[in-house]
Amino acid sequence: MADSAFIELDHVEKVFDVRRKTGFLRRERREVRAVDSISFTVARGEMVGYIGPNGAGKSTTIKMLTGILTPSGGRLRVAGIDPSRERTRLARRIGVVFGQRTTLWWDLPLIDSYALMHRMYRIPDARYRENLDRCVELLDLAALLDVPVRQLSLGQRMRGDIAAALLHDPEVLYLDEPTIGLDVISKAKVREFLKDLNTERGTTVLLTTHDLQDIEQLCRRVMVIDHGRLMYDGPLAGLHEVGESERTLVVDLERELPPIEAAPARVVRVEGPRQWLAFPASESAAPLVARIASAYPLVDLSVREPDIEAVIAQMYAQQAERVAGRTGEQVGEPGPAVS
Ligand SMILES: Nc1ncnc2c1ncn2[C@@H]1O[C@H](COP(=O)(O)OP(=O)(O)OP(=O)(O)O)[C@@H](O)[C@H]1O
Repeated sequence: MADSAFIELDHVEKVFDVRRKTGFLRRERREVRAVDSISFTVARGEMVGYIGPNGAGKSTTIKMLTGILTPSGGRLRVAGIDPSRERTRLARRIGVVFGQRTTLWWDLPLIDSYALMHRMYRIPDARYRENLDRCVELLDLAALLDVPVRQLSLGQRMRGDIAAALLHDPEVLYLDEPTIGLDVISKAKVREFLKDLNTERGTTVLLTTHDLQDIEQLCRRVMVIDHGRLMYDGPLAGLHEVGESERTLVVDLERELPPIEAAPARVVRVEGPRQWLAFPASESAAPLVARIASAYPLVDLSVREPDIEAVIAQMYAQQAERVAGRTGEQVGEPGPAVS
């Protein structure tokens, strides 16, 4: 297999059969299409964000990638391996961190959990020592090694979990909400560590998160999933275009003036001599700036990029509108950058 497709999904589906009690003896059977014909590839060494609202299908995808769940359809390969068929063989090559759950032994000191993993994964002694030392240093774990996991704070436990996922030198790391509930300092520490891991070791990382700062700071590429379908796959910057978001021009005038006229930009706020103008993010700011500069007495001017959170919220809203307005056609036509 070519390295360009270290992780490979080809029209992968996962349908759950859900039975619900609707009366004394009646049960209703319903299909939940958690992942709906998703295709993408991730190259070795890439760090990709996988985002979407609650129930979008992110965890289900990760569970299929680890072999915990078997796809209902399509083809899935990680490092050339079919995860659900060869889960144990794949386990030696992947690391998983589920932010909301721990893989550590609750009652044991952290170091004992690591010692157990050393044996479970049959990690060569020198390799284990080297990886442990590195994680202890970079994740600041030295003072925590003898503390039972149950006594660790969430941030400490998360750092402990990340170390546990890396002791066997995985080639790919799946992170499901790795910074959930962490304070600002712990988040920064975890992000810094992941960045180093990716650049120094070339570890492929697939990151699921609700914290868009994780994505902004770590991933150049992002995939957006909703209702089990891939809505966007491309650079983070490109999301602005798909989300049809707006940029803001903040104009400081020499004095208070009536609202600036510069279509397609429109004034959305005025405070004394300062005016805020919204314009489509897909338009170049230069001609607009030139027009305003030639017609108005300017002191200063700046362009504000749209907030990524607002862009994604808008994408979901558009998707919801499409779902509400659909007349039998497929839900959620993908955006222009979908592979
Ligand atoms: N074992 C299961 N049985 C039935 N339905 C399931 C099962 N696991 C997930 N689902 C459903 O599949 C859909 C996708 O769930 P999934 O957990 O993958 O979403 P998610 O994007 O990870 O959400 P969140 O951000 O809330 O963790 C949801 O509608 C969920 O209720």
